[in-house]
Amino acid sequence: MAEFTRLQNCLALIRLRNPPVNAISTTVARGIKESLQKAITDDTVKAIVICGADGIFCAGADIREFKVHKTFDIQLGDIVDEIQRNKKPVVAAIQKLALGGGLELALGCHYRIAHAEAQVGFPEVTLGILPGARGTQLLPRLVGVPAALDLIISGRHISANEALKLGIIDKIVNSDPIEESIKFAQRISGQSSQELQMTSDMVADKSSALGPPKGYTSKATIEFFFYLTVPGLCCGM
Ligand SMILES: CCCCCCCC/C=C\C/C=C/C(=O)SCCNC(=O)CCNC(=O)[C@H](O)C(C)(C)COP(=O)(O)OP(=O)(O)OC[C@H]1O[C@@H](n2cnc3c(N)ncnc32)[C@H](O)[C@@H]1OP(=O)(O)O
Repeated sequence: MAEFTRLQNCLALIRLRNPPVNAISTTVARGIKESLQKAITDDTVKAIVICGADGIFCAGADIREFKVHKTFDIQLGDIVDEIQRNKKPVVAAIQKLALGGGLELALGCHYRIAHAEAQVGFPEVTLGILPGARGTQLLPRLVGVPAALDLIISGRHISANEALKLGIIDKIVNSDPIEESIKFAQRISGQSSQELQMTSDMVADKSSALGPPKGYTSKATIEFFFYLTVPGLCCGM
């Protein structure tokens, strides 16, 4: 599930809860979507923080559900789009892990604050899939194409420090990233929504040279990844 809490000072907190690693199941995805709707439509909410329960952000899609369903009636990519379309700033508070769909959710947010011990990564390649919830668009827009390809193709987890250097996260803290994100969200929610909107529009314009922010990867990219990841296709076997 995802818990919605209305905090003091015009903030909303959305907390993913699905032990042991807060993986995104259909229930969690629905919970995030509903919580976002509440936060977006509540005029008294000025900024939103997304975090995970029990000291961990999110280890990606709930792989237990992959075994049960082939298709899903809710798409994480739509949730990421909703976060980006909305005019209120959204901060991801990353404890321990942000992997796969968890990292895509964080990349959809406007700011990412992580604990120094946290790790992030796209392990999809190890499952023979792609980061299909905007990760292939959002990551290169932040770190450039070569670094994004390296992370997506290798599937490796990187430290918060490396992620900060690359530009994936905005700030590292040694204290509780949820508390830090709340303080930060409080600070920026004091700015006028017009200023925030102008800033995010300018950033979107600047990075549009890397292609459209939304939508899926090109057919050529998908074929390239499958060539690398599907046994028997590589080396023409
Ligand atoms: C499928 C539902 C669809 C809903 C709607 C759409 C959402 C999906 C959106 C987009 C697609 C996204 C795709 C992805 O995210 S693919 C990536 C998925 N994630 C992973 O592959 C991570 C796999 N896990 C790991 O690498 C490691 O387990 C770890 C680094 C998270 C933790 O390692 P470690 O500390 O060594 O502990 P364990 O390996 O022993 O794991 C602990 C415990 O946690 C369970 N677990 C780990 N990952 C997941 C997971 N992704 N889903 C469910 N459960 C997970 C693991 O099984 C252990 O459980 P236990 O044996 O019961 O203790």
